[in-house]
Amino acid sequence: MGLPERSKDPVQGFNRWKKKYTKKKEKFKLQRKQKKKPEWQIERESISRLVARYPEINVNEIIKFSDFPLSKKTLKGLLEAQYRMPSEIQKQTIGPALQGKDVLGAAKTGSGKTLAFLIPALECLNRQQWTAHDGLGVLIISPTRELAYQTFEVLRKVGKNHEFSAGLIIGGKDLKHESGRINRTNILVCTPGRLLQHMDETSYFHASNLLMLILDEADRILDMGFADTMNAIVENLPKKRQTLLFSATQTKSVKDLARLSLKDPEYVWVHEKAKFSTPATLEQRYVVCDLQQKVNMLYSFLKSHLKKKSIVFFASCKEVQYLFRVFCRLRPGIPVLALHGKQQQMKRMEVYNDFVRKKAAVLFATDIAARGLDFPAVNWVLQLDCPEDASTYIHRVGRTARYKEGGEALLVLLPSEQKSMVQQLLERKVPIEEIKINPEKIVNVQTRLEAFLAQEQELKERAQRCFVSYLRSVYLMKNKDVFDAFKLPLREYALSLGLAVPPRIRFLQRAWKQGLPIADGKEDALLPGVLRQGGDAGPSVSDDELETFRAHFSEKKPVLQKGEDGAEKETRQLRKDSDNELEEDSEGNTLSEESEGNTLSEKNEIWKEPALPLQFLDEDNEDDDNQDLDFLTVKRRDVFGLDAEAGSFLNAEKELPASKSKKFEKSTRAKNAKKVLKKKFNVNTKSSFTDDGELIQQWPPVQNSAVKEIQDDDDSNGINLDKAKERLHEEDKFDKEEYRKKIKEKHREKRLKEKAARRAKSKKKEADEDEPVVYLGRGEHEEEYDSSTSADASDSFDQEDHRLIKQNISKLEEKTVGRKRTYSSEETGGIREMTPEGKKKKAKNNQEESFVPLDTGLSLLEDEELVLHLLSSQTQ
Ligand SMILES: Nc1ncnc2c1ncn2[C@@H]1O[C@H](COP(=O)(O)OP(=O)(O)OP(=O)(O)O)[C@@H](O)[C@H]1O
Repeated sequence: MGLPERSKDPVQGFNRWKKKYTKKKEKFKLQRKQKKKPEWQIERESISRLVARYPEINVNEIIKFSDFPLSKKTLKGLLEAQYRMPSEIQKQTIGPALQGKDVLGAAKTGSGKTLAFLIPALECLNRQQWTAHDGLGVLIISPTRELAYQTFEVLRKVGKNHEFSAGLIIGGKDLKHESGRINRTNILVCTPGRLLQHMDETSYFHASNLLMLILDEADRILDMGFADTMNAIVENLPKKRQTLLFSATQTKSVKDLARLSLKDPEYVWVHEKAKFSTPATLEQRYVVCDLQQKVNMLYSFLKSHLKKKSIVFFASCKEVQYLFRVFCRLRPGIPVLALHGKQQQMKRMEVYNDFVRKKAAVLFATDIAARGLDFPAVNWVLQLDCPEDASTYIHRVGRTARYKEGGEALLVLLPSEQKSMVQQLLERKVPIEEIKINPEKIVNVQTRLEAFLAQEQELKERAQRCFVSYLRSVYLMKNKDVFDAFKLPLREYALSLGLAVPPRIRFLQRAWKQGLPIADGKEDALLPGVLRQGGDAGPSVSDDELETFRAHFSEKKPVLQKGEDGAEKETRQLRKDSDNELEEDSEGNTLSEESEGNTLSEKNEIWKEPALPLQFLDEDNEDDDNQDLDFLTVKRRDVFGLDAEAGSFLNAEKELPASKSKKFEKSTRAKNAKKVLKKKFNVNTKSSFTDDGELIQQWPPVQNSAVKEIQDDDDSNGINLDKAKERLHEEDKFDKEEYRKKIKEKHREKRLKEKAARRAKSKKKEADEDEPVVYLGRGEHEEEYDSSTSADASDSFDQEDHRLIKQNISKLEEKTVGRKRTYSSEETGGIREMTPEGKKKKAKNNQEESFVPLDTGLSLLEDEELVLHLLSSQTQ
């Protein structure tokens, strides 16, 4: 029995199998080829599958991010950034946002609102298979530059697997520089004013394809006076779009905006029914502290929290500026940083990053740091100045106890602020309890401050600005139940800042002079020194006027304007001028104003309105340093003990016609002066010692004078008017010269600073070049890629290359000539056959030296022969 005939021959069997196998393989190949679809098609199908799952999203079933129908790229990004489980606000808003609904979301601070809008934004573009050619698809507006920057960083992190381009437009940079890149971005994170500026000035910037508008901290955007800017922006956007609004606090104004730009929105208020409106992990307390004790308290607090990371909130930039400097000099033993709206953009970023990195430090800040900033591991939030309202309080304390972490907050209240503020907080479901300061633990730093100020005139000026700025901020606060500038112990406060004499506060003084009733005849106690300069008897006013003032200062109703809108605008404007906290570009483009043509002129009209009793405010609204100096003039009328007489002449002046009163005033002054001279008073002097024991006279201020000698021997009785005039003239000349020198010096410093900034800028240029736009899906280097810069780079490379080539040519020429010479002299002894390596080397050299003009076009041997020939003919 043998095997069948066919299987006997193995070769034949193999060939048959091979034929069959190849046929089958080809068939499979063909089938697979037919089945294979373009990538975009596959992607579209997977998107369709995701979209099909949208209606089924059930919040209760969501545990991980992957339970949402999200693209693989987004999920990968989230996972890589260590985000696995969505927070409550994310669970509740991502679903409706994916379904294309408008969303108005609110949740406590630190609950993860940023991802709640970034994830739908990425998915929205992914769903549309958005490309660079499609232009701007998502617009994210933040109230502050820092917050915009932070959002941009989170976007880069979670969106890094997508191919979209993202841009950060926050001002502080050349508009043109941004303009060049703005139209290449798919997702734009920006501040409102700068965006509007681009909409107005960058001709090729348009948002006609926009799919989604996101407003982060929407209520703050409106509070900051951007309502009109926002309206203008919204007008430039397509009507058919999706809008998402997020904030930790919901206010009426947000709802107004929602009505304006949201269609049938989904209201998601995660913690609406929560017992408290602040994080459960946050411990909140307040202390009642006199104004003059605040600085001491702050110092003592820092001394006992050296290993902690704290943020201290102040009401104004100038307080931050002054106290930052002073605390640096006090050396509390912990790094002190400062963040406020008057800093240069670069500086702000530097401070922000610095504080993020530090484990233990204290950040002195204004409310620009109150919203949204996510500094890691902040232990303490100390509010040294009372917040404007409960919302501001909630946002400030929200800088600690973020995302399930713990934190502590301490609010410092003045006795006059306590009742109303605490009540407000309790109404807003803020659990806060009082603690007492242990007076023994308070370290008094006043004398040290005095010494610093005596040493440094600039610091003293800063202290004065700080003083005025704080008072102005209190004065401008709307809620007069909490904030009453007339109840502040000014003299004591000035002393606590290191100032021997309180600067003159014109706006308070005038308000008082105009007849402001001060509670229950307590003016002496409430307005020590500064405001009492005019004497006890203020000008009389009618009952009606008194009522108006009472309404303004003790009620909520402002008297500056005709309608409520105007009032808000005006207060806002003054506050803005006071603090310059609006988040706009450093070129000074406060666009909310610029865009408000009509409103602005309306505002000016309001200020010019003669019938309005507080029109003087327009004089105080300039926040320019020099302007501040102007009303910081220290007047010490009381020095000669003439209070009573001054008071009487003020009264008399009131009753006399203008011309007579002038005359009367003149003669009285001369009389008074003569009296004083006769009495030969010796003015008291005040001196203090510096740290080094150096004696410094603080009062009267030592002044430079042009006519010192004359002054010394000019102590005759009476006043020689001609002489006095002459002296005044001399002094005037001298002062002018001094002033000129000062200005010159200031300009020089400015120039130097600008130069340094330019140098720093050019160093950072490379990094800066590409900052506004990054490509989310590219690696670090690719992200930096920019065609325009690469063109520049190639240009510069070409030039550099060209220069190097030229250099090489001349070097080679020298070398070649040298070598030829050596070579020739070597060869005078006879022709030597070259080794193969030698030939190779020579050939290589010839290649390298192809620019050398000495190439004869002959072969190497022919060359050598030629050289020998020439040499021998030369020697003959
Ligand atoms: N799902 C998550 N898992 C883990 N951490 C998260 C998650 N979502 C957010 N976080 C973290 O929680 C912190 C707070 O998030 P985020 O800044 O978005 O809060 P927020 O609600 O916007 O706060 P605020 O109201 O102060 O602006 C951040 O450090 C963020 O990285």
